Amino acid sequence: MQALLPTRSTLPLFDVAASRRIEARALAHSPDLMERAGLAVAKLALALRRGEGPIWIACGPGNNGGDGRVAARRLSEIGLPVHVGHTAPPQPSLVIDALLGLGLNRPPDAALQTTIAAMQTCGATILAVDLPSGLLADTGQAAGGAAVRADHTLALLTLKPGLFTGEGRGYGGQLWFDDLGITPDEVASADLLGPSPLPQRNPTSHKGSHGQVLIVGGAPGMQGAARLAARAALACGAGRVYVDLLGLPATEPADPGQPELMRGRLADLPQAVGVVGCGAGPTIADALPALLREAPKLVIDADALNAIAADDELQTLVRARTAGSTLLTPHPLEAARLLGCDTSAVQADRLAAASELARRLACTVVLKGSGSIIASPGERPAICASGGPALATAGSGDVLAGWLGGLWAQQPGASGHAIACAGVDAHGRAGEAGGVLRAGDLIERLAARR
Ligand SMILES: NC(=O)C1=CN([C@@H]2O[C@H](COP(=O)(O)OP(=O)(O)OC[C@H]3O[C@@H](n4cnc5c(N)ncnc54)[C@H](O)[C@@H]3O)[C@@H](O)[C@H]2O)[C@@H](O)CC1
Repeated sequence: MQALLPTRSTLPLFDVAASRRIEARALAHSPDLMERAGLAVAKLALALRRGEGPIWIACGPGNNGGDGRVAARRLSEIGLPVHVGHTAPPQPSLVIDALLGLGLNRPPDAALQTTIAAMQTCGATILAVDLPSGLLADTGQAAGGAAVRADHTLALLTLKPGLFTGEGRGYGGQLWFDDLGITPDEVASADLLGPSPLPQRNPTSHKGSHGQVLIVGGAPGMQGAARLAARAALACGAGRVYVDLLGLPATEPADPGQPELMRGRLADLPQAVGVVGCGAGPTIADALPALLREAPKLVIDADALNAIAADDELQTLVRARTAGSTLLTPHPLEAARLLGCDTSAVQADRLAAASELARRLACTVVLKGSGSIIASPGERPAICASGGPALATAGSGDVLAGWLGGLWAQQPGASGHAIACAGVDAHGRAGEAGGVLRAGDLIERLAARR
């Protein structure tokens, strides 16, 4: 058993169907899986229990409840007070939620919701077995809006995507994992991202060795967004960073507070990685056809995404680009506009939404939000487990776009998918802080890890 986050390497995630197949094959040669699962739960319960009161174990009708009953027996065997039932005992020292796991197939009914509410209000730490009851393992949504908000979740046998994206991080609490001694014999449904190595700098290199980035955006009144993206690309190590500030005379400095940045235009920088859309406003639609036809690599964000969503011809140009050369970074509302649906439909199944958008536009998609998804045609989707609420601040998306552009400039041979995985994870890890991070601080934290 191990605490899971932050991840030290990329880990495989298995959806319900794949987990079922792994479980069925494992049971053929290891019929004691439930014993192992219950023992793992009992061990973690021992470590988490606070006080002398009974450990309350709420068991459901299936094997998730079976795990709970094994844990109850194990804990009783060592003399601990245990209460198995759907109502709270006085002053429990821990709650074990073993109501529903992988087998959830409908929203919890009123009786179950009453038990969930009792768990939530009894004041003890909640340990969920495999999944918080009510949380859908594939999507990270609460079925019918009702699920246990656990303090800890011990995932068993496999890690499920729903623990890491959508609302999953909010329901799972601190995550633990026990593979029950089984090596999965299935292709993973998705990857949980681990850290990627940063581009190496050769001792004999010069600024020309580290590529060029061209930021296109920053309409009047919104230049800060383009400048944040530019500063992030510079901090990432791009050799030269240029800014095309829409509507600002070319004689004006790119960024008075960052003299390393230069003004530039697509026509003069045919090799630069384009980062397009940060604070761009609707006029970006005029610049997009040339950028989509000519820029060798593009990171497309914000207003550029909205322009593409509103224009079939721009969508055709996106699809016509070389495979692996285009990276879109929508938040859920932008993704919904591109897909022609509403935000709740995107959030209901983030993996599916990102994969569908990647398929439709033939490019890499970073669907931002808790548990960002990276999806590309022909690649296994990835979920970013790093990051947190400190990133929910103005400008953090501009910093991500710039950082991705900076990474790509230094690794021109990498696909959009590889750049997105590396950059999104680095951005998330740098954003793991208490309170709120200003976007400028986020750049400093990213640079410090460089
Ligand atoms: N089979 C085994 O040996 C193992 C089982 N494991 C455990 O088994 C779990 C999966 O077991 P199951 O497939 O039995 O599924 P669950 O125990 O999650 O639930 C299935 C049962 O709950 C009912 N149900 C579903 N949604 C409900 C709702 N909203 N309200 C009320 N009842 C509802 C179903 O009709 C079914 O009877 C995993 O999550 C894990 O905890 C793991 O420990 C691995 C080993």
